[in-house]
Amino acid sequence: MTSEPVLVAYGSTRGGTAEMAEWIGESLRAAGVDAEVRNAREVRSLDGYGAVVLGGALYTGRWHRHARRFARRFARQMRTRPVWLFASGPLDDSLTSGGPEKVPGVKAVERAARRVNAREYTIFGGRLQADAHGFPAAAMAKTMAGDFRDPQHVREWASGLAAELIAGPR
Ligand SMILES: Cc1cc2nc3c(=O)[nH]c(=O)nc-3n(C[C@H](O)[C@H](O)[C@H](O)COP(=O)(O)O)c2cc1C
Repeated sequence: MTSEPVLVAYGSTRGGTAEMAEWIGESLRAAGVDAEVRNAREVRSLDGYGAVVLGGALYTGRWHRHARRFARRFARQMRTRPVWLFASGPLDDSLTSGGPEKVPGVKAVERAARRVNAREYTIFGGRLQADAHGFPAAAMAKTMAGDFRDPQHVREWASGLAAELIAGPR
């Protein structure tokens, strides 16, 4: 296993995805893997990181711009490290009843996964708070507010990554 920390980077507008990144960081550390959680916008280099988890919210069929930019900017370095991607989006239970294929924005995450040679990408439920500000979020919140994130599921996913890292190179 690499002794260098895992970077957990996120693109988040309203804090829901940022909190998921913290859950992932906690879960990795609980499994004995060093991890640092950072806003993707603030990362200047991947030097010193042994692996990367990159997450972003889905907005209007696109992956969060800070996650997209991160994947473009660091594509070359990401391809030489174990990388996992995640997105947070659906404001309903569609993911538990069906697969992620129909989630608006999943194609963008799939493209990024190919670009950076990610081991896996996954889509988690999202969160929209009832008091969300901004257009069109405030209007959407009138009918779609809710928290469809599942902390246990996210933590279990992260434990799986830790197990892969501890097992060593593929
Ligand atoms: C304006 C707007 C557009 C959205 N578009 C999508 C979308 O295309 N696909 C999706 O799955 N979720 C969509 N969502 C749900 C968000 O992805 C979800 O609220 C997410 O958890 C927000 O993350 P954040 O709190 O980190 O910004 C949208 C939400 C808003 C407010």
